[in-house]
Amino acid sequence: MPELWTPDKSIAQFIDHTLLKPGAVSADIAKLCQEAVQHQFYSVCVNGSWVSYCKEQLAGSNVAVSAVVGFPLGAMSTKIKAAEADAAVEDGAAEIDMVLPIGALLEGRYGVVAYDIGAVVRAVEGHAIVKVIMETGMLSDEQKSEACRVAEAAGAHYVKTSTGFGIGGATEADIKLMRASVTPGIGVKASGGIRDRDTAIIMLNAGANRLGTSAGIAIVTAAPASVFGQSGDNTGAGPAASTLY
Ligand SMILES: O=C[C@H](O)COP(=O)(O)O
Repeated sequence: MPELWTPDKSIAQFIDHTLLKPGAVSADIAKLCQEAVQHQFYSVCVNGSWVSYCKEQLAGSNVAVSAVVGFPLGAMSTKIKAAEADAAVEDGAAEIDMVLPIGALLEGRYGVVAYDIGAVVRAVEGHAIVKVIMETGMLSDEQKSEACRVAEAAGAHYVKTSTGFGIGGATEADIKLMRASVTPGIGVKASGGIRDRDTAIIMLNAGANRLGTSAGIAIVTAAPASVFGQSGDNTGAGPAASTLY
């Protein structure tokens, strides 16, 4: 069962330190890795082309590499997503963050969604875990719950809220809904717009086992916040960093 955060634990160990901007250059990725080692983040989360470079940068550390797949639209063919995941694992990724086919989900074509997720799970089985991004800002509560159930049945290890490039981001209500929609063996990752320590703690208290954020340094270097260990007024993450669609 994925670990749950409690106030005696470091928040850093629950963070995927994320840099997914298309304009990232080697120096940015190297800095991401250095920061991840320095602050002991759980992983760095990058686009597939950076996985082997991150593995080099992180050699000798215990920081994992997460690679996004079908990112950020989720609209690529299943075959390509599976091949992309396979390539990322070959380059050293231990975790795959895939975007499910959002259009198929919106239409209720759950068999298509299940097939897409299952193909990625099978492509990396035994070598990497799979987190399924559903882009919660585009979905009704019923669609979010259904996406969680389909992802779990298809073999996913985590359900994840948002890409950070779409509509909206992680909210406390969505994390609670997603936690209630999967069994305790499945992780919930909050991502998109988590910019500060208060929001990070709200997500963890709501049941998130992992946070995906490009603001990891601000979160772990902030002074302990007023909502430490409890839920506060801030019920949702801010707007995503950039919106592509
Ligand atoms: O998967 C993680 C997200 O892309 C991070 O989004 P963010 O840049 O809004 O923190």
